[in-house]
Amino acid sequence: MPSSAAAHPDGPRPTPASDDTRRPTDDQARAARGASLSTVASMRRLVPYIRPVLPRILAGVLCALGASLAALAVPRVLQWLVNGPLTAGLATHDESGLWWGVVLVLVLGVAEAGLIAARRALILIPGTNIEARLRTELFTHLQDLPVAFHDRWPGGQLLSRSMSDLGLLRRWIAFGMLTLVVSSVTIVVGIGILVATGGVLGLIYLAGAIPMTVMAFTFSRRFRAVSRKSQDQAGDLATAVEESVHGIRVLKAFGRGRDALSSFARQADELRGTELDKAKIQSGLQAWLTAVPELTLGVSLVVGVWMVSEGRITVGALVAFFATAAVVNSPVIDLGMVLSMTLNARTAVDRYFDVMTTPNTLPDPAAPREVTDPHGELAFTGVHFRYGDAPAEGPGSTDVLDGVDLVLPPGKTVALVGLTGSGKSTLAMLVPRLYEVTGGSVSIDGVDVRDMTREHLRSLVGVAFEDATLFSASVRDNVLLGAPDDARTDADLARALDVAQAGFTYELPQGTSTTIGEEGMSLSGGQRQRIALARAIAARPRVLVLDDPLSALDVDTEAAIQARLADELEEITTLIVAHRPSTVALADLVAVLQDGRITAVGPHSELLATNEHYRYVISSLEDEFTPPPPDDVEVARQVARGEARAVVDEALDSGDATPSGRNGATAIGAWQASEGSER
Ligand SMILES: Nc1ncnc2c1ncn2[C@@H]1O[C@H](COP(=O)(O)OP(=O)(O)OP(=O)(O)O)[C@@H](O)[C@H]1O
Repeated sequence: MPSSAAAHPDGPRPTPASDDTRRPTDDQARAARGASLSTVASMRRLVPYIRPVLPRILAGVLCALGASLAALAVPRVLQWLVNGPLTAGLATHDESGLWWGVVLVLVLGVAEAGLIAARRALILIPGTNIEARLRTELFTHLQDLPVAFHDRWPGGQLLSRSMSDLGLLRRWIAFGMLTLVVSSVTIVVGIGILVATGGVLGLIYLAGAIPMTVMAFTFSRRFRAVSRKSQDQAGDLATAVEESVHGIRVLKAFGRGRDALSSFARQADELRGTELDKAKIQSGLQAWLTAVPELTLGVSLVVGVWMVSEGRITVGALVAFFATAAVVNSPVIDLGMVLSMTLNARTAVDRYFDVMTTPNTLPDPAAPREVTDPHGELAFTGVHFRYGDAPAEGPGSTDVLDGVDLVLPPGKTVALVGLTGSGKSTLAMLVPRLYEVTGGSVSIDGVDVRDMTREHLRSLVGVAFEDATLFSASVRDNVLLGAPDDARTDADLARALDVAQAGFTYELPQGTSTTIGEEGMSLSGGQRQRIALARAIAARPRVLVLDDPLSALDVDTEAAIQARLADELEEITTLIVAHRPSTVALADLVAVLQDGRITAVGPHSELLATNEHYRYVISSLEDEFTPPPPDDVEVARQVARGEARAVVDEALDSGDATPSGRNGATAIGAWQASEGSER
């Protein structure tokens, strides 16, 4: 049994709420999140982001309002011109008064243009700042969320939320929000002026607002649903593109490119259909917003002409009325576009906060503990684990890990062996807390990994997986990604590359400064694995978790790495998931994982002699492996280590940083010879 497992200070721990990390794929789940909010409540969540740039936005709004007021003042000047200087000028043949009116209209026009330009300049920066901040926070949150979240959420959905949704929001902040405010104020003030100065004519115009308001409400309801649908479909489409790009080799190799295309075309067609629905709903509202004001103006014209002929209003008042109505008409017509923009932005906000409000189910503890003098004892105590989406009953309903007890003494290397699907990788991922145990505990030197901050845990644990992920950065940055601050020198880099037999990186066009990863040089699977292994070593961990990190290597390179690793691992406690029998040669002990538990622990030779299941597992893998002599694994390891080390040193002395081919074969030969001699 493990020596010590820290008791949680708060008593029993809650089971991780894996469900919280799921993507809301149905309407019910969406309703439970942002979609259940009103548009105002939904958009209010942007207030903390808008507040820091509020002065600039307000200045922009004031400029825009000033421009609208200048536009609304022009008809008043026209009224004064028609009723005053023009009428008087016609009677007295003195046109001097007219020029004052012309100058005033000109000044108002220039002021309007200047204010519009100032509005643009003021609003542009806040929009881009908010977008950048939202994007950075989303990225940080995504980094924070547990792996279980990323298992559930398709990459394209996250991509579309962080790119197109936030782009939509920026455009709304820079244009839509401002236009909404300014249009609303212009319409209210304009209609106020129309009613105040035009009397009955103003009331006729105002009556048009009733059908338009009803239409706007109906529109909002329908448009919101279809807007959400189209943005979700765009995310699904992005996922399809991402998957096909990642899997392009498989698709081409199996000649399934056309199938992928037809499924992509179907999704694209669905999105096109939704976009068309959106356009139809919007054009329906637009038709009303254009027709109703024109209709009311037509009625006002008939009534207005009659009123002038009856002497109830002046010609100047009629001209001013229609000039003001023309100024009000334009924001009324724009309202359809601004409303749809606002509803699209609201959907973007909902989708953004769907992710941002997903809680981190693996938070740092309130009172973290540290391993002050790490020795590297790794202990699993009664560990249970079940994936979040496991069914309640039937196949897959039982725990993947069903009470694992295992202690790795400091500095020892333990190979984890079991049939495929027995849970080896799952157990390995519990150590760096990529997943959370659902029962029991994992501890390092007696401190439960859940009681440490993630930063402290990462400083103790290094990992390398079979699937070697590299980032678009230099070899150096990739290798030193997790290295502590005091271990980032050229010598540290060289040591890690040497152990991982990644000397080939010096031969790349810019040496270790060469950019690799998605945007950089393509590397072979084995080369990628060696860099990932170097990264794990450069992190200088006390506990190393290796999940078949050598699977893509040829036998001689693997043997050379194993020899160097064996030296390196003497100080590090290592859990190595053995998917290949050759990996067992690295280990001091082997632990057998069977039916979710560790059923046997011991040296390879002992287990081979005493454990039937172990023999079965090894024989199922044996096609590719001849195990070392059962009676003395350690002797074989030491000989291999010594011989292969000599080959590596010789190769390095002769300038060949990557001993492979003949040299590597010699190392293998030495190992095999040792094997033979021991038999
Ligand atoms: N992200 C996941 N979500 C749900 N189930 C998973 C997930 N990853 C693995 N499983 C399931 O958990 C079980 C154990 O998987 P795991 O990868 O740990 O096995 P393994 O022993 O490492 O297998 P192999 O030797 O084939 O790599 C399998 O039944 C697998 O289907």
